[in-house]
Amino acid sequence: MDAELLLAHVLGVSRAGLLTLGEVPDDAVARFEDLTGQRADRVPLQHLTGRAPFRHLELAVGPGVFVPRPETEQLVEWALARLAGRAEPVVVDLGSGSGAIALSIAHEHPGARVTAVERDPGAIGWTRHNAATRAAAGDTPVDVLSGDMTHPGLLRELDGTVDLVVSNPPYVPVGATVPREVADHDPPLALWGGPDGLDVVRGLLRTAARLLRPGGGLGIEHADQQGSALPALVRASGSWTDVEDHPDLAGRPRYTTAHRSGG
Ligand SMILES: C[S@@+](CC[C@H](N)C(=O)[O-])C[C@H]1O[C@@H](n2cnc3c(N)ncnc32)[C@H](O)[C@@H]1O
Repeated sequence: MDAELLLAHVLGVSRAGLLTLGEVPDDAVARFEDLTGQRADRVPLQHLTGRAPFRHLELAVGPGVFVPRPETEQLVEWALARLAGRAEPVVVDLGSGSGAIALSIAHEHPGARVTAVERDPGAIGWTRHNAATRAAAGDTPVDVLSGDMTHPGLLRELDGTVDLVVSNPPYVPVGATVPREVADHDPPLALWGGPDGLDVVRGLLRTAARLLRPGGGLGIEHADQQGSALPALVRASGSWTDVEDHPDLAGRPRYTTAHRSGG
């Protein structure tokens, strides 16, 4: 499949277009061989094509930014259901990377006032680039903010007013084994979350509790081994009701949701 997608990329056709392909020029063959060689050396497909599909969008990606994963599409589905019926909901995406979550929400819920927060200076250029591309295409513009999701001063002006906080934070426990595509090509700040993988999440929970209005929603992606630990952490932090965990399409525990108490 990856070889087919790389050939389609080289020739500028869709994958289905390969079925009716005529003769392939020599320079395209050489380019294709180069790309399949790199893919065999575990460079991610999306870095070779420069594009990552996510829900209805195609995002620019490359070295320095986390490649968005299909698992995260479910978290966005949940977020959009939460926003249904609200004309201009205030949404914050903590740890935006390519902007996959923030830009999908702006695309699929026009009028949403979305802020994308990213700390990594190497990644935020990609966030800004994709946000500019989507705004130029007519989506509701997303504010991109350089900041640390665990910092107590982040977005103070939104305290108690946010309808929804979503995040796919770094959650891999330090020392875990990950595929070479991930270890060598996803940025370290996107992956590692301390000894139990939940270090950044602890700070995220304090920030989300401060930003959300009473009754506001929280959705956090997690590793499949954290389906009990993350809900337990949310419950223990004391600011939340309706704490639930949800599976991804493969049936593995994938994200935790809750509502800010006090509503
Ligand atoms: C797993 S990636 C998710 C990216 C994107 N939201 C997605 O779902 O594809 C986590 C992102 O959070 C960013 N990040 C890590 N720690 C952060 C922090 N303390 N504050 C803000 N962003 C952070 C990383 O740089 C990375 O872009």
